Amino acid sequence: MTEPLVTLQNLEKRYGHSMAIHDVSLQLYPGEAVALVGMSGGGKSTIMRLIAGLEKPTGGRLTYQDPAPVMRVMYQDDRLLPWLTVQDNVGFGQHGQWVTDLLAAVGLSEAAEQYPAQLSGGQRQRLALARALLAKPQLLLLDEPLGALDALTRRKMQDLIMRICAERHLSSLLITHDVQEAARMADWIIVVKDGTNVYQTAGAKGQEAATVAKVGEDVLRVILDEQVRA
Ligand SMILES: Nc1ncnc2c1ncn2[C@@H]1O[C@H](COP(=O)(O)OP(=O)(O)OP(=O)(O)O)[C@@H](O)[C@H]1O
Repeated sequence: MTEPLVTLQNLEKRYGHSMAIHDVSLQLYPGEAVALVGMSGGGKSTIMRLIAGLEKPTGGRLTYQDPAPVMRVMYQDDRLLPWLTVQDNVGFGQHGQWVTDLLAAVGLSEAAEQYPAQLSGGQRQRLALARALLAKPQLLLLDEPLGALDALTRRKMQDLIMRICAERHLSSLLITHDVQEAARMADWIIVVKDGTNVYQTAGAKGQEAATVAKVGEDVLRVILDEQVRA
């Protein structure tokens, strides 16, 4: 049986007297795409920061596959270095075949010598994705990375991320406020509410638009506490 990359058991994080998350249990398996959705302040980013090792839990258990998976985070603000060219933002001065391949994979070969300020929002996010891929991660942590993009560019980025994850057998954990995006991209959707995971359902990754739409609608109803259609 395949071992999970990451396992959370009754995970808890407090900030002083304030409980950010509690009783969060979930497993991330190799190659799987999981989406965390829910109202603002529910605890999604806290869960991701704990998994990324950026903060320590105050309770419960957080365990990783041995050896620990390489993880990289991608944020909405792309955190590019404006004084470096596109290829240097990816390779930090190394111009090996791997950097060339990464730029080609995200469709930025032509822009290798340009600077971030010369790129469109979609190109900047593609560059941020290439940079996240440099370390050959097994798990991509996607903290609402597409939130600032227009609908068409966003759709293309969704497809690019899905294609790259499939080709490289990468797992992903996506935080999104867009339930349709979650339905479209995820194998599993987890609803986080008041600091804990309250609901899990299959996503509709790779399925037809009508199925994606229904899954997204149903998840929205769960978030809004409305009854889910049979
Ligand atoms: N560094 C911190 N110090 C104190 N409280 C925090 C800290 N980080 C998060 N919290 C609290 O923990 C709770 C969960 O926040 P979190 O950012 O994880 O939610 P979220 O679901 O990611 O929200 P959003 O969708 O708005 O990003 C909130 O009540 C928040 O105020």
